[in-house]
Amino acid sequence: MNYRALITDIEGTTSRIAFVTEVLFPYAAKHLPDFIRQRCEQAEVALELKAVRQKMQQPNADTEAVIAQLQAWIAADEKITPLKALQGMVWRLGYQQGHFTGHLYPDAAEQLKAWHAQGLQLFIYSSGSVEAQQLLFRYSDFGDLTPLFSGYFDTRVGGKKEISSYAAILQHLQLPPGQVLFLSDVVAELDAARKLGIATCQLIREGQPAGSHPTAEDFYQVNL
Ligand SMILES: CSCCC(=O)C(=O)COP(=O)(O)O
Ligand SMILES: [Mg+2]
Repeated sequence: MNYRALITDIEGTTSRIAFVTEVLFPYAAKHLPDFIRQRCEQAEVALELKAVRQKMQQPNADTEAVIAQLQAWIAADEKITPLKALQGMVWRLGYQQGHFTGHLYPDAAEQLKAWHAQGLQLFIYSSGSVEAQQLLFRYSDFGDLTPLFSGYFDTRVGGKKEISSYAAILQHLQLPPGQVLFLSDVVAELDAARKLGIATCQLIREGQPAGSHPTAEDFYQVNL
């Protein structure tokens, strides 16, 4: 095996894009307004609402204005950290109440287990909050897969198309870039990682155009 650590994206890589766009995002859009109205005084919610108001540059925006802003960000698929944190809190209730389970492609579940058993350290890097990532794998269709993972990264390290995000992740891993493999379906994310010397592989799950990275149609084809 050429690598000590593997970092994987979620949407379009371990999991079908439609699970995020047709299950998770609509669920958050439906439940976020009442969630915020009922819990805006709770510390974890209040902290994120404060960050939303900062991002809006409207420190005195009322709750309904904040909700409208969040709905606009959801509709535009904006990867804004406090939105992602709030979505994660809403999804927590959805998973706990059994409204959905965490979808993974079967090959992803199987290979993540096999790679972990072979001693590869596994990490997630997604725009979804760390909590959202952990929930997806804890309540996955294949049972609780969280014991497989050594760590999780979200937009708090930066955007997924920014080179500096991968530098921060490497700093955390304390590994040379050549010993790390990054899996994603999005060429711009792979480009950013490769600029630092991280090995890359593009998942072509739904026939999208390939870039200049090695490709795999599923996790069985990923070359370690
Ligand atoms: C953790 S599942 C929700 C994923 C999400 O919110 C999202 O925006 C997708 O981001 P990704 O970086 O996995 O493409
Ligand atoms: Mg993706």
